Amino acid sequence: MPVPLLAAAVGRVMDSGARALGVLAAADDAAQAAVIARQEAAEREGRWSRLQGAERALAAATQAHAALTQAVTVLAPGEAAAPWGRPPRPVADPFAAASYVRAGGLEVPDHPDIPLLVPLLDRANLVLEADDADLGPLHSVALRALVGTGAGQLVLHGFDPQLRGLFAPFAPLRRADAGLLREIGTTPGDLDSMLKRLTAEVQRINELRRGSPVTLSGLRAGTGQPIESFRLVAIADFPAGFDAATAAALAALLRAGPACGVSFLVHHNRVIQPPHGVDVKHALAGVDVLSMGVPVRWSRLPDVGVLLDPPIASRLVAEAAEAVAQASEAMAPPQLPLADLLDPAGAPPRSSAEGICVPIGRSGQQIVEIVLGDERGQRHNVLVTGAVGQGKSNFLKVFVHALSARYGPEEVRLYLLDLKEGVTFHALASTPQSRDWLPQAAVIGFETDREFAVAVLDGLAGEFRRRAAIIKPYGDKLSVYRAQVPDAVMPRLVVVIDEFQILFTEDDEISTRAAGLLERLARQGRAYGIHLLLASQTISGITTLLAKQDGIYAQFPIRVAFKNSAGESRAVLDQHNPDAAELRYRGEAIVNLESGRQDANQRVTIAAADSVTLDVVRRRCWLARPPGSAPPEVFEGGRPVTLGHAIDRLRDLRAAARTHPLAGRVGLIGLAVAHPLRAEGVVFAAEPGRHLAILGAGSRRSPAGPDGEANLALGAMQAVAVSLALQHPAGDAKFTLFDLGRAGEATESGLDHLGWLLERLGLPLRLVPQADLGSELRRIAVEITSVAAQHDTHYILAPALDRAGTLSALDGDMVSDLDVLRSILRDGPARRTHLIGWWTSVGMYRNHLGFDASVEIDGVLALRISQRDVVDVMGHTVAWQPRDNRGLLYDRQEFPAPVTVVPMAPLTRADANALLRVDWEER
Ligand SMILES: Nc1ncnc2c1ncn2[C@@H]1O[C@H](COP(=O)(O)OP(=O)(O)OP(=O)(O)O)[C@@H](O)[C@H]1O
Repeated sequence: MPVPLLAAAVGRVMDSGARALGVLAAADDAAQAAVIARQEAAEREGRWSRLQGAERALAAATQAHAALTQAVTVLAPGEAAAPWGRPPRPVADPFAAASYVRAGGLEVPDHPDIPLLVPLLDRANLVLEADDADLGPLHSVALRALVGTGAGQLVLHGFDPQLRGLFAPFAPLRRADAGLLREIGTTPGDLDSMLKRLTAEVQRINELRRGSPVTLSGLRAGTGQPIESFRLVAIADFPAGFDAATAAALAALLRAGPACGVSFLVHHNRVIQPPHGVDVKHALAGVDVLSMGVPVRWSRLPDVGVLLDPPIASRLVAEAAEAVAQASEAMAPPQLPLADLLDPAGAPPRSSAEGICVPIGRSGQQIVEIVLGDERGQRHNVLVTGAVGQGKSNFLKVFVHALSARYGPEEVRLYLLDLKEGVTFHALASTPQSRDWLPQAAVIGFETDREFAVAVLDGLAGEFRRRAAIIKPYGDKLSVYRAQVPDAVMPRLVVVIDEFQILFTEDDEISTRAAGLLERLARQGRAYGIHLLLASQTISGITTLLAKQDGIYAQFPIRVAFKNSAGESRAVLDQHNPDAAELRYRGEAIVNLESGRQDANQRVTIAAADSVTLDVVRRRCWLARPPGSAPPEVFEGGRPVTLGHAIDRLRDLRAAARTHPLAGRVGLIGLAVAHPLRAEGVVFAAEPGRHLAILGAGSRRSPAGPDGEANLALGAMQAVAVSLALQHPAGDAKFTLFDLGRAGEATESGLDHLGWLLERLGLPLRLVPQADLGSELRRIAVEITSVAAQHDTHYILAPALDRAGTLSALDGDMVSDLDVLRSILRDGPARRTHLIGWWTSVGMYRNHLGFDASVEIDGVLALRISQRDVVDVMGHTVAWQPRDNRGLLYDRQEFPAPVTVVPMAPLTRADANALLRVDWEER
């Protein structure tokens, strides 16, 4: 080619380069500037002429070409710029976006290696115009966009009305964890909903851009976080499946989408007749077109032919997609430190009179806060969901700590209940490692029983009534009352229930009560400063609440949805809002203040609750606690309970026994699953029926740790004995143990420690071997009937009494052991003789007591026995399913209804020693 022609060709390339080749502006400018500078220099020196300057022009062109090649490397690094050869390596940099994508090469004579880079993500759309259905070029461009963008940052969408298998080779991207390939719609309905969702997406990102010209890439760079996703929307066989409305929606998205990260790749099949009302030209106006033909032409550079890259084999596409999916799954999610959201240390504490406002994360540049109790917003309660491991627990920690950092315990009190095994709230209570506790916390429940949660809600309903009575004379709400009585202390109460759906897993009374209480508190609590935050992995299965969906969920306008299935997303947000399924990484959530309406979705990076920041917040709160603050009431459902948990109660009982030596003594059995928590037991008084029967197998999976099996029946029996012994400070009691146990059982279950402890309390335990059982029963019976003066209270411990058999053999006087036992049960209490017996078999218990009910034992602790037996022996309709570490306690005379208890665990030597060290006289 003659030099002037070459110069002209390269010049043309250069002229259009800035626009057409998408050359990085700086590099392009530099190249152009070089040419101009040379021209100017030449002209200044008076030596320039068209002919004489030919060599210089060539040199400039060569230099410009070098700049171009370099620019290409910068613009579309790695695979995007090179013809496809080896399997690609996905880009690790999450900020990288394929703003330019290689489509092929330019047919510039003598310069065969000038690539055609088409602008795409963040910049433009592309129409691939063809007379056939070949999707190869579309796949090539899409794949290059995918590998040229940070792994996991580009999501593909598609519309495939002729079912050509659009994106079939990209299937690995569909995997749930990667989630980079969304549903490929095929019907006009699919198209309509896809375009609507994308429109909402563009509107939302436009709001983040706040009218500035900055594109999504710019936003990401500005926040330092790879916020939002880029989207590439492929449409096959356009205009098939479109109508006037969808064509108009597409046209709008083509204009507004790219700057918001939404670019389209439209395969325009010229063979397809436009449907009625669809104006193809109008719909695609202004979009770059790569027109298939001989040669291929690109609309931005119409005079230069384009040589498309050969199609990429499907196998290579799938390999590349797999690599991107894997890299995306391995990507660390972005981190937003909680400390970035907190008020600076020393900031003045806030008042909750007008509401509370809690920073939780960031959306774009904006800090996102949850506001509760605000009069204008009228948003009072929060619903949170997310699949396992997506960041729900982290969110709860952020919420609790950010709230506590702002509001003191006189402004906010927290009721924190975790219905599953979890450690979310652990650090908020005092532990042996760290004695501090969160003063804002009133109640903390880990692995909480449903009963306990309902008892707490019941307590809150009581608090609601109390507040209503106080506030009513001043008006109808907390803010009014606090404005008129500025010195009043009336904190807002925030109830957080994690895995609240467990409340509704059974169709029983607890479930009904829970639903009623939650509904009442959600509806009416607001006026008196009571707010609910309910969190769950799944709410789609909660029938009790769903039946009243319009009622209760409407009271939870604030929805926080972590990544979940589309079904769960619809359940928690709105039936038309599956967007939580599209979240990209754990810790990213949709925060929606409009009861889940899709156009109100806000994507938020929730702060990371790192333990250092949490510790600092908690420590600060603890140090600033008002004098006399009480630690939270802590219920740990999975932990064993010992008498060490009931020291104050035992002190009170001991003092009462001194004051009223003839009154009954309380044998403590376990911790009642109630609010407030209390040690519960049975009174042993000089009245008929004052015995205790423990029924059912006592072994369980031991939460006590390395000891293996622990026997709750024996644990409860020991607790009763020790607590009774402590209530005989004058030593006016004696203890007898019928030793019917198997070899080694006494040692394993702490009975040895019991003897040791009672001895030190001055009340030695007398052991009666099985062989002497009959004679001992007769001796006791005689003692009871003797008219001798007042004798010591006698507690008979009879573990595994059913091992003694039916006791029905008759002696020479035609009296059986059983007859004697029944006489002791009947007449013993009046003479201060009480039995604490354990029967593993309910059948033998009935046998011993007699079916004619001539003898009754008032106190019953049910362990592993059936519901039928429970109803039978308690005479009370109650739902009971044996559970680890739980028993059902009933005292026919004293309790209105049976109570679930955590029975005391068997004594250890450490427990016994600790009890001996207590100063029992201290009050
Ligand atoms: N916003 C976040 N920023 C950074 N890391 C996070 C964020 N949210 C969660 N993570 C991390 O992800 C992991 C799982 O989070 P988390 O325990 O909160 O999930 P979850 O949904 O509560 O899970 P589960 O239901 O199993 O309790 C944790 O290691 C946590 O540190």
